[in-house]
Amino acid sequence: MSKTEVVVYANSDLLAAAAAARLVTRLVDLQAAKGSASLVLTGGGTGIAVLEQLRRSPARDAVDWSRLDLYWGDERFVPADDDERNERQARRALLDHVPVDEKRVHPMAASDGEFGDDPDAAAEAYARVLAANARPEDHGDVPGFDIMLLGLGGEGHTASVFPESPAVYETERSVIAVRNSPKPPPTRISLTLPAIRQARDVWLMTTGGAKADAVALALSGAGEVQLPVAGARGTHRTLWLIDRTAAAKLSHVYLPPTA
Ligand SMILES: O=C(O)[C@H](O)[C@@H](O)[C@H](O)[C@H](O)COP(=O)(O)O
Repeated sequence: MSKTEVVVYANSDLLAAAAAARLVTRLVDLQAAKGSASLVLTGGGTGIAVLEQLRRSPARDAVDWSRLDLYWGDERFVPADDDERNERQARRALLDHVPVDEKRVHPMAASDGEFGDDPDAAAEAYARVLAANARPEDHGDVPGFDIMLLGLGGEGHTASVFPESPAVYETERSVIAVRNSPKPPPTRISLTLPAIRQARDVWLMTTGGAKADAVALALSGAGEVQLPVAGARGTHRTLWLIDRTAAAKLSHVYLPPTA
């Protein structure tokens, strides 16, 4: 049975630093236990801030970056050199500064890549990448990711799965194209909730009062169609890493003293 944990930090900087420290520790432990680890990255301000903190961490190179399988939970379907790309932001924040094995880094296609401006083809191709990296013990076409990092929007989206969108009703495919995204840019590629739920650990990381309602609703049992982030659960653990302002509507968790 998966467990849900909530950790509240005094502010967004502390959240990003603490999440980075957690990530180093968890990746090192996973690699010590089984020789490698798999991590799914997210876009968004908080997700990228965590990678920047990880780059600056003195413990950074305790991670064997060459034995880390890296994926993305979603991507903006824009040209490869567009700063809106989650991959581009992740490389600037961290990946260009550590010795990853590029054969183990799996970005989603860009709109000027091998599939041209066809997000459906790009999504289908990424589903094939996931299937090629799934093992028998994963029982399906999606790897059992060790850690999936996710952000969330004030209206409850996560990755690029938005409330009452076609994506949130998807039960078969692991990766889909998203059009007319309420959050720009409009065209995206995203893992679906069933694919997200293949992860052992799902870490939901967010800050700011604008997210407080979504956080409170997700933790009080809201349905995933209206609040997709409520459906982002790990098979072993769902960890909420939030700051005080995002926790403002939660009554039953410890709120640290203000800094
Ligand atoms: O590509 C994206 O935009 C992200 O995957 C998206 O899901 C993001 O994580 C949330 O919108 C939170 O973004 P902020 O952390 O910037 O609020």
